[in-house]
Amino acid sequence: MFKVLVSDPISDLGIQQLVDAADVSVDKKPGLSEDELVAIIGEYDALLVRSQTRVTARIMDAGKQLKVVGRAGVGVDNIDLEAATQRGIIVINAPDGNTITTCEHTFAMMMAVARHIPQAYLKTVGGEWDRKSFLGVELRNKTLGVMGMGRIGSEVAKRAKAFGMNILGYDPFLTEERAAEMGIKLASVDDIVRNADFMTVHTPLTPETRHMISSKQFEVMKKGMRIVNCARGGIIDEQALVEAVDQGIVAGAAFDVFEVEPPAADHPFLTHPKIIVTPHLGASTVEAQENVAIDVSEQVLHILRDEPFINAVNMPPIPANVRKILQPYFTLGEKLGNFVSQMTDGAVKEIVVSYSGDLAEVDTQPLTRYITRGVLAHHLGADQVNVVNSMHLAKERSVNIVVNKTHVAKDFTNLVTVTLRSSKEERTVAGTLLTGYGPRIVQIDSYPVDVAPEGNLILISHNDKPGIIGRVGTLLGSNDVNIAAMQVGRKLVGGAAIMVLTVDKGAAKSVIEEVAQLSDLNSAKEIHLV
Ligand SMILES: NC(=O)C1=CN([C@@H]2O[C@H](COP(=O)(O)OP(=O)(O)OC[C@H]3O[C@@H](n4cnc5c(N)ncnc54)[C@H](O)[C@@H]3O)[C@@H](O)[C@H]2O)C=CC1
Ligand SMILES: O=C(O)C(=O)COP(=O)(O)O
Repeated sequence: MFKVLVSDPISDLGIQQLVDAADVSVDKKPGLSEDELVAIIGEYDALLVRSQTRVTARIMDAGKQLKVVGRAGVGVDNIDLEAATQRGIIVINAPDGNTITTCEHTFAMMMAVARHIPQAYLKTVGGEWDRKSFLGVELRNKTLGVMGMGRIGSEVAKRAKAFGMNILGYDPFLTEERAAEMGIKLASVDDIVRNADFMTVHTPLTPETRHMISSKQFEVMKKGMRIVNCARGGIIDEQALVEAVDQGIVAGAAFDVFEVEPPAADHPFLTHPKIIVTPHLGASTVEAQENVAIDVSEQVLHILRDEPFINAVNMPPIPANVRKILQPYFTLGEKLGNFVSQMTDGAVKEIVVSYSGDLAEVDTQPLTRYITRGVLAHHLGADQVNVVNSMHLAKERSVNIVVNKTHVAKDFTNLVTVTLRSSKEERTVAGTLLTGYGPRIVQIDSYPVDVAPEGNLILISHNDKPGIIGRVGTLLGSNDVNIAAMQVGRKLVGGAAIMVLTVDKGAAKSVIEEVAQLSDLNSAKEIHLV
C-alpha cells in the first residue's frame, strides 16, 4: 500500500483518484511545521504540496520512502530540487492546469490598478461617495510589456490584444517569427521599461530574474507606468518599487506575490495608497485547483506504480514526439543496462551506449538515463537509483557515459547496444523491440542470440563441444532447476560459444558454481531481471 501525504489545501475532487485507488492511502494534514513533517514523513511514499509547504533537504532526508513530491501548481521554488535530485526523489508539477486562471487574475489586477477598484471600494463601503479621486486610464491603445512569454505570459498577450493594447514581449525563447505570428513585438527588458504603459511579469524567480526590475530600470522607466506581478515575489525589487511610486515614476502597482509570504505586518505595500495586493490568489479558482490536483494525482499514481510519467521538474522534459519514439524502449534499455551490469566483473568505469536506426534521429538522453539506472541498480540497489538521479550518481562515481549514434541499423530497425567497461573486462549486450514479441536481447558480447529479457537467466560461456548442453541440463535438473528456454550462440563450429538458459526459479549459488566447474565450461553466471 502506497502512502500519500497531502500537506497543503488541495482540491478534494482533484485528488479523488488517489483516494479511490485500491493500492493508495491518503492522509490530509495541511499546515504542518518543518519539524512536524520531519517527524511523520518517514512512512510516506509521496508528498503533495502547493506553495505553502517548504520541502527542505531535512524533510527529504527523513522521507526514507519518499519517491515523489507532487506540486499541484507551477512554481517549485518551495522545493529543494537539488536535494531531491541527489536523493532520487522525483519532483513533478502541474504546469498547465492554472494557466488561464492566473492569466485572468493578471487582468483582474491590471484593470483594478487602472481603475483604482480596491481603493474606491474601501471608500464607498466606508460611507464616502467620492467620484473625483479615482480617475482611471483605459487599456485601449496602451503598450503592455510582458516579461516572460511562457504559458501565462502568452495567454496574457493574447487577451491584451482583445483590449486593443500593443504588446511588447520579452523572453529568451521568443523569436521574431513567433512574436510576429502572435501579433506582438519582440523587445528587450530595456525597450519595455522605456516604452510600456503597463508591465506584467510572468517568469519564474531565478538568480537571473531576481530584481530584474530594480532601481536601474526605474531610473529610465516611462513615467506613469502601471506594474503587475502575479508571478513571483522578488522579480520586481519591492523596496525600489515603493520608491519609484513615491517619486511618481510608477502610477500604480498590483501585486499578488511577495518576496516573503505572508508579508510582514509593516510591509510598505500593505498601506500604500497606490499599491494593491492579493494574497497569492493567482491560481485560486475552482477550475484551476481541480485541474492541477487531477494532473498531479495522475502522475503521482504513475510514479508510485513505476509507470511512465510526465512533468518531472528535476529531469529535462521530453517533447511528446520524442517520448512517442523512446517510451517503448525505456524498459528494454533498463534491462539491457541491468543485464550487462550483472554480466560484468570489476568496478564499472564506462558505459558506452550505441543507438542505431530511427533512435539515432532523436534526443536519446532520456533513454540513456534508463540504461544508466539499470547498470547502477545492480550495484547500488534498485530502490536507490531512478531516472532522476541515475546520471547524477554515475557522475558522482566517476562513471563515464559515452553515446554513439549510427543512422543505419544492420539487421534491425532499431538497435540499442550497451557496452560496460570495468576495471577487469569489457562486456556487451544489445537489444531491440521485435514486433509481436516485445523486447529481445539479440546480441551478447559478439554472439547473436534471441532472448526475452525477463526472469531468471543463466549465462554460460563454454567451448562448442558435443554433450555440453546435456551435461548442463542434467546437473541443473538434478538440482530441481527447470529450464524453460535455451539459446546457444557461437561464431565458429567448435569455437567459443555462449548459452543462455531461462530457468523457472533462481538456482542456488552453489549450483551455479558447480555448473561453472563442468568440463569445457569457462564461466556460469546467474542473471536476474525483474
Ligand atoms: N500567482 C500565482 O498564483 C501563480 C503564479 N505562477 C507563476 O507564474 C510564472 C509563470 O508561469 P508559467 O507561464 O506557467 O511558466 P512558463 O515556464 O510557461 O513561463 C515562464 C517563462 O519565463 C521565461 N523566462 C525565464 N527567464 C527569463 C528571463 N530572465 N527573462 C524573461 N523571460 C524569462 C521562460 O523562458 C518561460 O517562457 C511562474 O513563476 C509561476 O510560478 C503560476 C501560476 C499561479
Ligand atoms: O502554481 C503556482 O506557481 C502558484 O504560484 C500557485 O500557488 P498555490 O498553489 O496557489 O499556492
